[in-house]
Amino acid sequence: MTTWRSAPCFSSFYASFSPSYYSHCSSSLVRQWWRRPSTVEMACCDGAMRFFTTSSCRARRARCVISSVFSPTIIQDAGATVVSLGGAYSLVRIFDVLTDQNVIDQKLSRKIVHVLSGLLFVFSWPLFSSSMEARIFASIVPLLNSFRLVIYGLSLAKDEGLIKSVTREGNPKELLRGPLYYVLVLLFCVITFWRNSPVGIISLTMMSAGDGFADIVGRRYGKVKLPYNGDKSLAGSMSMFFSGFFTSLGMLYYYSSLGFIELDWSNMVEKVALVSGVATIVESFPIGDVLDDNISVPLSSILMAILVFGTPAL
Ligand SMILES: Nc1ccn([C@@H]2O[C@H](COP(=O)(O)OP(=O)(O)OP(=O)(O)O)[C@@H](O)[C@H]2O)c(=O)n1
Ligand SMILES: C/C(=C\CO)CCC[C@H](C)CCC[C@H](C)CCCC(C)C
Repeated sequence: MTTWRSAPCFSSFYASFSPSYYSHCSSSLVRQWWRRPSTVEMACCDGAMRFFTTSSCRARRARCVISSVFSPTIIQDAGATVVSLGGAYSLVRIFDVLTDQNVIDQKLSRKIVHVLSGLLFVFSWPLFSSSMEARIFASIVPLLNSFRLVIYGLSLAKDEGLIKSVTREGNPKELLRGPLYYVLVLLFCVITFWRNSPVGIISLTMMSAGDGFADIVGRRYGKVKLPYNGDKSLAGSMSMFFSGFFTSLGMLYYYSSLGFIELDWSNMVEKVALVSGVATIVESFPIGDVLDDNISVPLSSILMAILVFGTPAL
């Protein structure tokens, strides 16, 4: 039987608790405690309070609950979530103003938002803590944005700025296709792969930078069309390959330099080139009516990346 040290909390009652109490307490409210709580603090934090009525235990329990809810990691993750949500909102607003003032046209605005949203989201992941809950906090960003797209896509509310900066023709229903698929892919990858594996990082980079630059370059310089797809061009596909390839290498270097992933750089170029090549070929096929690029590009990237990098630990 474990006996607790005498302490103010024990002034009125003295109780000894079985080890299960100790383990229950350590696995309960105090789990998030940023320092090893003392025996008495754990006793007061846990259900043991029902044995004690002294005010000092109530105060200790209150401090315990507060410190476990507002532990440094939760404060860091909540802050990173707010920063990312603010970044997402600001990004759309900035391109709403640029489109409004005819600085850039609507199609270019949509593609630049397409490129920057995914890249900046992946780039922001190191802001989150190393706790198990960090990816849950990070997933709140695409989750809330998907709700936003559904609400405005169904015209349950109006946001002219959002519609102008992320739709081709200004039809709110467009939000429910490409943009919504895009944000749901961000949600899937942040939960499934997070920053522990190159799979999610490369796939989101191919979807945002690769597919985005294919459109930006292809629309302008795509004179030589692909033999099997008259809507797409060699310039667009080459732009997708090289922008996806170099941006993926850069993002992987960023994450490995921060120590989040360990990579064998001796064959990294070949592996990333393979993923980028497969995604580029899939994007070039005339399957847009059946499967949106914002699904086919990340899906083919994920499958190829798992093949060359292995299955990530969840
Ligand atoms: N490999 C590619 C991809 C795109 N394009 C050019 O970019 C335009 C739009 O490309 P697409 O991928 O179809 O973008 P959308 O599906 O229209 O836009 P989004 O992905 O944002 O839904 C194409 O008509 C074409 O002019 C190209 O030349 N070569
Ligand atoms: C136009 C788009 C796709 C069509 O191919 C992209 C739509 C983007 C959403 C409107 C906003 C998504 C924001 C991200 C979930 C989070 C970005 C955070 C970052 C820090 C800016």
